[in-house]
Amino acid sequence: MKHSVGLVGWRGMVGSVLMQRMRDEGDFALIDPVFFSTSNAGGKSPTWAGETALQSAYDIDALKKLNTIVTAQGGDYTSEVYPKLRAAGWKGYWIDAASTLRMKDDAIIVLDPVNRSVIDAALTRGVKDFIGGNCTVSCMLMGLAGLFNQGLIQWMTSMTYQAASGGGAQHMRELLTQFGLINAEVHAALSDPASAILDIDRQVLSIQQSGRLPTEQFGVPLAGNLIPWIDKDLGNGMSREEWKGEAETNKILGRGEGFGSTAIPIDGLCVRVGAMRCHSQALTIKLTRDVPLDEVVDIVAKGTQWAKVIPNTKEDTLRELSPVAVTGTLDIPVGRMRKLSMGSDYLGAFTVGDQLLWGAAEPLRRMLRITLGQL
Ligand SMILES: NC(=O)C1=CN([C@@H]2O[C@H](COP(=O)(O)OP(=O)(O)OC[C@H]3O[C@@H](n4cnc5c(N)ncnc54)[C@H](OP(=O)(O)O)[C@@H]3O)[C@@H](O)[C@H]2O)C=CC1
Ligand SMILES: N[C@@H](CC(=O)OP(=O)(O)O)C(=O)O
Repeated sequence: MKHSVGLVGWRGMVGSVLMQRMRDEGDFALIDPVFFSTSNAGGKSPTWAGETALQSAYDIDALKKLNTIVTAQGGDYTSEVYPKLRAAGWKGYWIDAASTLRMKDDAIIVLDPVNRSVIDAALTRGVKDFIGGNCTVSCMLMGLAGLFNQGLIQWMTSMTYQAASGGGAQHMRELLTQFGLINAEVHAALSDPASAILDIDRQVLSIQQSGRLPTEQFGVPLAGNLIPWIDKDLGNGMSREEWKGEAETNKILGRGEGFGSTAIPIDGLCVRVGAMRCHSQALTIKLTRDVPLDEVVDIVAKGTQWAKVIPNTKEDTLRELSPVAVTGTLDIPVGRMRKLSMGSDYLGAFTVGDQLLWGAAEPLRRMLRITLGQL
């Protein structure tokens, strides 16, 4: 008999990418899907899913019947429903995109091309909660798995350039609206080749500072700007997004407190930029030993099937190492690799990843397959 799998959050941005990937990979042939909604119980699931009746995502009795629940509904939903379900004695697999349960002792952060052994050991122990990692962390690990696996990273800084999509669909809309309004403001002057660029620049700054751009999502204009703070203020100078870099990476790798090996220090600044859905990061890596660059490149290339080394030339970088080049693909390009002037055991690198694919949907899809014995 096929496993019954409850799908919650399937029409959201992450959920839609997840549904598309599951359809592309034929995952629906392996399961009996049940579609849930927080807002439209009794409505219809999408045409491609047979237009079955949507069940209430808050109906604990309905959820309890399932072998597995996959949710991309968000942290508030997880906080409300997960404790009630477990309290009601439900023993199924909970596979979740939200950060809520990530650091719980008996939850595993899933990124199977990197931590399959951690996942398998957890399944053997009877662990039932499998949570997708932070998008920046997952994309970075998919690119650098080779170096981590070979014990070559002593410490690392990650300076990020994170896309609007990380905040959600409304953030992407707001960014595009801001771009449009700015363009409209200077359209006439731009069309005139004789106009002075400093006048145009003044007009752009004027609308950016006018309060006329929508900023409900980001708080300030992101178009033509950047925001060097993502997620909550932890009160110690660090943002929560920055904290996740070290905490989640080490948990994914099964390192640090309670794992019998020391945590790798990872820190840096997380910055929101006006890209749409790919997160990029500039990395400074202190190697544990001086490995020749060609060996480093080889190790990175073999780290995961999706890591793609981009030769460190201007031409290759422009063509292949950008959000525009990577969006919609599962590739994780790693480029700009060179030894830094601080010493031959310091490596610089730059990586880009689609934060809705490896950053959100794909690890969940693959974890579902693992629970089905199909990966
Ligand atoms: N955005 C990201 O980059 C990442 C997000 N995540 C996690 O995934 C969660 C979901 O994020 P995301 O997909 O961006 O959230 P969305 O806001 O796109 O979707 C969440 C839910 O909102 C409801 N909804 C209300 N109006 C609409 C609409 N017009 N179109 C689609 N859905 C609508 C849907 O629930 P219903 O059908 O029940 O009404 C949907 O499942 C996040 O809270 C986070 O925990 C994780 C990693 C990255
Ligand atoms: N915080 C990420 C997106 C995200 O949802 O992260 P997390 O899954 O760790 O809450 C960003 O804004 O780019």
